[in-house]
Formats: sequence, structure tokens, C-alpha cells
Amino acid sequence: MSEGTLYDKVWDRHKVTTLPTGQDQLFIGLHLIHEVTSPQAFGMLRERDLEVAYPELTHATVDHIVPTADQSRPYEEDAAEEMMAELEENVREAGIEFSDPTTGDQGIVHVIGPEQGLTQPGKTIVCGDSHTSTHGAFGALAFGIGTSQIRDVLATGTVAMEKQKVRKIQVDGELGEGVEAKDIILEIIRRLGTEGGVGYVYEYAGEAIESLGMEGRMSICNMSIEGGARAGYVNPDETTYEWLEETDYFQENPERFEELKPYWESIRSDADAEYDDIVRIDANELEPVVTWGTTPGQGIGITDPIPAPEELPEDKQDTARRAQEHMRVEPGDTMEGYDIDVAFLGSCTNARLPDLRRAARIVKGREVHDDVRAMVVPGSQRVQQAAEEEGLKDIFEEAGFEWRNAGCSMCLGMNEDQLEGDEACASSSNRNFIGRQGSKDGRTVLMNPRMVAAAAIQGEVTDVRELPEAEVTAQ
Ligand SMILES: CC(C)[C@H](C(=O)O)[C@@H](O)C(=O)O
Ligand code: SF4
Repeated sequence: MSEGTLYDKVWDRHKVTTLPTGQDQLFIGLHLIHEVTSPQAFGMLRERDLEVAYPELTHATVDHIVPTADQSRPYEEDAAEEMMAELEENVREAGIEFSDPTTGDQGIVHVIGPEQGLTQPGKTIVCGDSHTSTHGAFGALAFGIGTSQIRDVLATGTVAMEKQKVRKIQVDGELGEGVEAKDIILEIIRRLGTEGGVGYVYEYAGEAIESLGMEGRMSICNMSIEGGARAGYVNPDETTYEWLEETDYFQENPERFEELKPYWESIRSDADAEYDDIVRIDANELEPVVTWGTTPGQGIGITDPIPAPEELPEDKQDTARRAQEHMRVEPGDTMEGYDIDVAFLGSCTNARLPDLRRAARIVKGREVHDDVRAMVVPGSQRVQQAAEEEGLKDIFEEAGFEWRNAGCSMCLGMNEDQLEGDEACASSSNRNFIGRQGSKDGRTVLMNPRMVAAAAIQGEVTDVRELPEAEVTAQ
């Protein structure tokens, strides 16, 4: 008999009880914390004289406020220094491991969890951060949670949640040249809308998903939340296991790998599992996708015309009009040739090593356009170090990119990396909301990392398929 989807199986395994509210109480296998959303929750624990129940299942990093240029302490910005100091005190008191910048392991929370082998198939993972859905790439159930839930998980190791429906997104076929995981997810959100996933978790399946590496799967799961879904996941397979085996945790505990593998296999969705909805996408039809508006759902293929608001469903027309005014784009035009001032290669969506490698192949031997300020912000210190060792830093710097230290940076502009005035930014991040990159008049165009590299070189949104790639010796 079918036990159902991965979602059903992992949920049932972690369910403690059904609460009088109708919600289920779930045991949490990994609680990731960062400096922005944890301080209040620790405060609530103190008020009630409670201790952290499972410090060994909790792991901290600093990412949002961390400066990416000068990281000497105290940080130049007082607010950043205060948040860092508070996190340091909280983790010290509770005995929580902290990947701070002195460890060489620091980075964006959704980059370091997988990197260190903390993220594993069949685990329940939470973090006070919406993009926690990223970890679903490993076949984990991973949810972003709010402050009171962070408090609950700190105090009890459990959280109250409502079960969602499951939509299978079946991506068949093969991606063409220059088209990436990021384009798949931007296309999904374009088709289903930013609210389309409300009430669902997304299971990504099909040949095009299975042939992606873990980093591509993470880019897709990362943006599930931008499509309104509570979480997203991919069933674990040999690609997952091979990646995991190289992580610290399984290098240090090889016997755990053999012990856990049967569990990982057992939680895969059954072939006859029932879904609440199934959506099919043909990867062969995709081209690089870019956004023309101010939500991640306002995207188009690079050769497609920007839609006229009146052609859109009625409830989308006003936001489209406002977005087109803000972005200063005209219906009927393509986004190709849209002038940019800044190029940002970073964020938990697209700042892992393979992302930087692909972008470097576009950048090598070329120069950043005179009117463009371009920067690379690696997702973690480890990505940074590996990229430096294999020569990627030199490629970017020779072309005129700034090479920064790891953090969220200009993805949301909580540190000093911000757009100025009405600058337009080609960005490998996941949100293009008005004001997102630190300036209320700033204009963000989301795209895949190779497209960001191409835009940096040309000074305008460019179809990367027209720029031949250079050979880069890195594997
Ligand atoms: C600061 C944090 C709460 C926020 C999130 O939840 O996603 C941030 O990471 C973001 O991407 O906007
Ligand atoms: S990189 Fe951006 S999306 Fe990711 S956690 Fe940081 S701010 Fe949020």
C-alpha cells in the first residue's frame, strides 16, 4: 500500500500529536538561526526562565548584517555590531555551535547548512527565514518560521503546524544552452503566480530536475516561497547521496551514512502516491527568464515581449501598471537592451561554487562595462575560499568585478551594500520588490548568474546565449 509522498512520510515520522487547535506538533531535527530573527525569541525564553531544549540540534550563523568588505570588529555600523554581539551572547549562553566569520565556515544560512552536512534527507528543518525552503533540495521538510515559532522550537524542539497540500511540479525534457535551474523556477512562478502555491508544498520531479546537481535543485527549492508555497522538495537520489557523502558530517561519521541511507530511500514519494495537484512544464521550451516588474512572478523569456497590463488577468493589471512605471519599461519591448548600473552575483539562490564557475566562463577575458558597478558576494566563506583557490576570484577581478566576503549583502541591503537612487541592478537573487536592494527607487531585474555576468559586461540586459563562453580550467 502506498504510504504517500515524501511530505506525508516525513511529516508522520515527526508528528508528536495533534493539538486541540487542529494543528500537528512536529519534532524538529535541525533549527538554524541567524542574527536578524533570533534575538527576540531568545528574549522571550529569558522572560520565562526557559532554556534551549536541544542546543545540539541548533546551529547559528551571521549573514544578513555582516559587512562584506571590512569585517574587523567592532563593525563600523553600530546596529550590525549590536546584533552580532547579541547573537554571540545568546549562542554562548545556550551552548549552540556558531559558524562565525573566524571559523572559516560562516555564510548565508541556506548555504552553510547543506555545506556542513547538517541538512539531510528526511529531516525536519526550520529557520526564522522564508528561504528555508532551500533545504528541501535534499529531501528534507524545511520551513521558514516566525518569531513565536522560533521561541517554541528553542524551548521545546517542536513546533505547531498545519499540514499543507502537495502539488507535484513535473519538469520533463532537457534544458537548452544557457538555460538553468533559476529559469525553471522563474518560469514556474510566472505561470502559477506569486500566490499560486498558497496552501501547498511543491514536489519538484521529472527528468529536468533529476539531471540537476544539488546546487541547481537548491536554487529551485529556494524560490518555492516566492511562488507562495510553504516549502519545496526534491526526492533524494544518488546525486543527493554523493553530495552528502563529501560533507563534513559524513566524512567524520561515515558509518552514519550507511545507517541512514535505507531511511533516505524509504522516505521517497511512492510511485503511486496521490497528489492534490500536478503541473507539467516542458524544459525544452524554456529560455533564460528575466523579470520586467517588481515581483518574481513578473517574468518573461529573454526574447519575449513585456506584456501589456490589459492583456493580463484583471487582478494583475494594476500591479503590472505600477511595476512598469517603476521599472520604466514599455509593453511590447523585450528586456534585452535594458540599461543596468549594477550587477550583483550573490544570495542564497545563486552564490554557490557552480554558480560562480558558470558566471566566470562568461566573464573570462572580458571587461565589465564602464558604466557598471559589478560585485561577486560568495554565499559562504567556503565557497569563497574554493573559488579563490581555483582562480575564479582572479577572473572576476581582472574583468573589473569587486570580490567581497560572504553574506546576504545586496540581496536585501541590510548591510552597506545597497543600490543608490534609481540604479538598475542585474541580480542573481530572488526578490525584486520595490526597495528590496536598499533604495526605494532602485530597480531590480532577476536572472540567472550567467545572465548577470553577461549584463555586467554589456551594460544592459543581454541574452547570454549570444556571448560565447571561455574555457575555465576549474573542474
Ligand atoms: C531577514 C529575513 C527575515 C528575511 C526572510 O525571512 O526571508 C530575509 O532573509 C529575506 O530574504 O527577506
Ligand atoms: S541571501 Fe537574501 S534571500 Fe537569502 S537569506 Fe539572505 S537576504 Fe534572505
